[in-house]
Amino acid sequence: MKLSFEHISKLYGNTAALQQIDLTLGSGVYGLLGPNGAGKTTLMRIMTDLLAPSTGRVLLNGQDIAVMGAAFRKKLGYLPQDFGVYPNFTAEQFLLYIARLKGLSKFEAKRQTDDLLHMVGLEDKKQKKLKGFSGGQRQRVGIAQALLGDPEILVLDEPTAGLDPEERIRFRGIISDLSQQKLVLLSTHIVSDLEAVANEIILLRKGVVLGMQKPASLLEQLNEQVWLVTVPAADEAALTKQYTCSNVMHTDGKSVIRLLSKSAPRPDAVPTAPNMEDMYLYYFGR
Ligand SMILES: Nc1ncnc2c1ncn2[C@@H]1O[C@H](COP(=O)(O)OP(=O)(O)OP(=O)(O)O)[C@@H](O)[C@H]1O
Repeated sequence: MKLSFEHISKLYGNTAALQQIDLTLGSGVYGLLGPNGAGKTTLMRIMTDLLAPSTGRVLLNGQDIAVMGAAFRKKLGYLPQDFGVYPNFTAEQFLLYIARLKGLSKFEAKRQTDDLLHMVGLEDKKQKKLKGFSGGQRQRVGIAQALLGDPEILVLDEPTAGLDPEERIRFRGIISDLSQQKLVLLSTHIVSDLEAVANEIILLRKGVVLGMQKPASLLEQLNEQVWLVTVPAADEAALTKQYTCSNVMHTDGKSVIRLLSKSAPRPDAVPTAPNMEDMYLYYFGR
């Protein structure tokens, strides 16, 4: 499978939400990472054929998705950011309903609904009305509905928003279990969610793709650029003003500051292994 974005731009009035995006994706899990307003939702809506780009086109195996229309949408599962549910439906009723809208037979709709409720851990809540669900449970229903019909392409807009740590771990398990034959694109600004699941990370800032790389190589680039500096608490402000800091810990009147710098910020600075939050600040921090 090959999905290509060719010279995609999107203008909202004078705002350029996306600028000349050229990307080719195959099977695997892609994380779309960028701060608020970077253009993640816009890119995903264009990829799902819900929004027309101002210029450019999206091709699936060489075919324009706008021309493929329904044939493309059949291959697609989508969890929108503002996933609304029918409050008076039970989880099971809702999934059966979406399955039928997706064209599944009654038998197949029931089979997949049962499987997916099990997969997202909501089997015992299937008779419960959605209005009584927590944010995390609702999000799991959203992930299940995106998976109905076993789509080849899965687009998840902030799927981990509102999930607690345990639910995040469960979500990672679900994504990792999905066949590697699928193309999964998920957006987030929670970097730790990507390290474990994404094969590639697409960095998006102000509508421009800064690059697409494996998590490990993004981290590698920061080797010898992340430092721990221990200073009296009174000196903390000067350092945090001068450098991009990813963490400050306070112990015994001292501050242990984790900061980014191309060279040792002080002779006593200790280099430390970069993590994904450092990487995020490196690309998107001040
Ligand atoms: N319908 C719209 N009309 C006008 N401007 C819009 C519209 N939708 C998005 N924008 C603007 O386009 C830019 C990209 O927005 P988009 O929602 O794609 O970003 P995002 O990365 O998904 O942000 P977030 O993480 O906050 O969801 C922003 O500047 C936003 O204000």
